[in-house]
Amino acid sequence: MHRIAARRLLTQKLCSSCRKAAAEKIVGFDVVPLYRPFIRSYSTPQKWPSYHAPSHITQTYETHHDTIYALSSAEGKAGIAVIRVSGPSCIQIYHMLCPNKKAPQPRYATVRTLFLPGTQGSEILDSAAMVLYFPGPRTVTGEDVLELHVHGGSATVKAVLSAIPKCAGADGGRIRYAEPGEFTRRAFMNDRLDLAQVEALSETLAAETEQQRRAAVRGSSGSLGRTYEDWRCKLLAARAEMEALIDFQEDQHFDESPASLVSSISQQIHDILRSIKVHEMASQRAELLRNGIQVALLGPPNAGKSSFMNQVVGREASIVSGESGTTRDIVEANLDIRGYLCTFADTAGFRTATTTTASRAASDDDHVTHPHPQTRIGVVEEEGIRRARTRAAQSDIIIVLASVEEKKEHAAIGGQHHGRHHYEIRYDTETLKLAAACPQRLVLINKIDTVPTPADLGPLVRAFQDNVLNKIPGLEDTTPTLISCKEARRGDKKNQSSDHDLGGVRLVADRLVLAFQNMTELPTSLQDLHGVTERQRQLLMQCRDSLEEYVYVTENEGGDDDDDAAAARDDIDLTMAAEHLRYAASCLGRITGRGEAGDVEEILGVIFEK
Ligand SMILES: Nc1nc2c(ncn2[C@@H]2O[C@H](COP(=O)(O)OP(=O)(O)OP(=O)(O)O)[C@@H](O)[C@H]2O)c(=O)[nH]1
Repeated sequence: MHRIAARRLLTQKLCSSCRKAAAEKIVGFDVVPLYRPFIRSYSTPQKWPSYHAPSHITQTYETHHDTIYALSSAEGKAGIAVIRVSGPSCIQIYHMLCPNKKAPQPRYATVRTLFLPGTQGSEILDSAAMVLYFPGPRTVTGEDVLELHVHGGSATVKAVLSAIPKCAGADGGRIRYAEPGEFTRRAFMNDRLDLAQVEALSETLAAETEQQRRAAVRGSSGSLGRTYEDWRCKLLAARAEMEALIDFQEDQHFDESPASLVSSISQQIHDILRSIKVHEMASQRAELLRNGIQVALLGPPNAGKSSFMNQVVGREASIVSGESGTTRDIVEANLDIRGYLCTFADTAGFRTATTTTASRAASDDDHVTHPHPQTRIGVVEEEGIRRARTRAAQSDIIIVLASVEEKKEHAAIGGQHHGRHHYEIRYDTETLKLAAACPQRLVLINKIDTVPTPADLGPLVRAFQDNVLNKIPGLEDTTPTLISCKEARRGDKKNQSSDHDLGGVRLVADRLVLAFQNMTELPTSLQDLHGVTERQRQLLMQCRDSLEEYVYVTENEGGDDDDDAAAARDDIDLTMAAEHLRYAASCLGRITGRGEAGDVEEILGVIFEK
């Protein structure tokens, strides 16, 4: 029995220490020495180069003995260009490019003249190039690496690049230009990076904003991969115990019952489940940083939505990329607001505007609803508003604009006509209700410059709060931010000092950034979780589903009262429970690239195509 159990364990894709730990737990310490040679043979580098990596990875990767090279710095004219070479022919290449020079000292920078191979040092490719040699395996790819820092003119770079493949010589190795991502792929194959780190690297290269960079850096530490691998090993060890119990339940030497085994495993499973939920939550926050925060601008026509967006773009943000919406009615701009990537969507004005004035009482009848006077709503516009509603529902933050409007009233006093100015706040109730349904929102009142004195403005704003906002569930505590895009524009023209917030746009940006922080921040102890990607989150969800199934099978199928439950626990469907553990572990394996046969190549395809 022990031999079969141990053999089963030893063929699991566990690292040797976990296999050994599991073996000790099941079959007893005395049996392990019997299998020690077997463990060793699986963990020797020749047979299993990285003992974590399933052997099929190394088998399918047939070309890994080629030496590869590529321009690692950006294309185009530059002071210096870096050419990286990785593989067994690095030293050969060095000697061909730098004839009659002694071997490079590992990890020391040396200045060398590079010559065209085969010209016996008569034709110079580049003078005063810097050469660095890193012997494997403690290098970026896990192989020997040679770096040539040459002058960055395109002719020099081209000449050196075309000289490298001519260096193939006595060692017989093939030298070829690297495929996209091949250096990183080799780093993965040689266990220098796990897949979570590869993804973090891809995020680092793609980062356009400060917050994206910070999230990517947090994901590159390798701690995520180590955590998932730790969970996976625990699940596999638990599964191995279950399978041993399935096979040898009848054996008189096997004194563990299903109930005692399940209860010893349960605590671990619940701990992993709790942690997975935290990782899922963190990944949603990380996604906001990575993909950008969706901000929708809503309000009645002419409230100043476009003017506000232009002000934000011009004063507080740099445009990452701008694009016209596919519809006539949504205009999008990707902005970097103080390090946060966000997509602003300017939407069609909602055509049913309502006004409130300071003098009106707090009764619904006192609000006047005006269909916008310009036109009747056409089909295209209706579609625009429908799309604005959809967009609002998908947004992370809604900014609703209302505006102060001036009205002239004519009155006949003593036989003479007098024009009287009066002010009202124009808003759209539907847009406010949409904002109330969104977890993060800002309400702005624009065009405050229209009102001659702050004394006139105060009662208007109070009336708007009391009569409108306080009556919409969810907006009761909302304090509107007062802005004037016109004043802000004037400030820009006058080139006002940057700390002068003319028009109040900076205050809005402050509030937005505060909202961004609330939506994305994680406690210091969890900041590495900003590196959890969407792909990883999907796999974590699948892992969680399986573990919940496991919990259901092992804990809930026992009936309602305690006696039933205790009886049923000894009647647990261990085969099913073990299968749930196997699937959960395979999901974790797919995150780090330690998946089962067949999985890993598919994952590599998805990740390296980026
Ligand atoms: N007095 C004043 N006028 C403003 C202010 N902001 C915008 N306006 C004017 O209001 C009018 C409408 O501004 P837009 O920015 O086009 O308003 P909108 O909400 O995008 O309008 P639609 O695209 O029709 O929905 C323009 O004439 C602006 O110049 C402001 O702060 N003060």
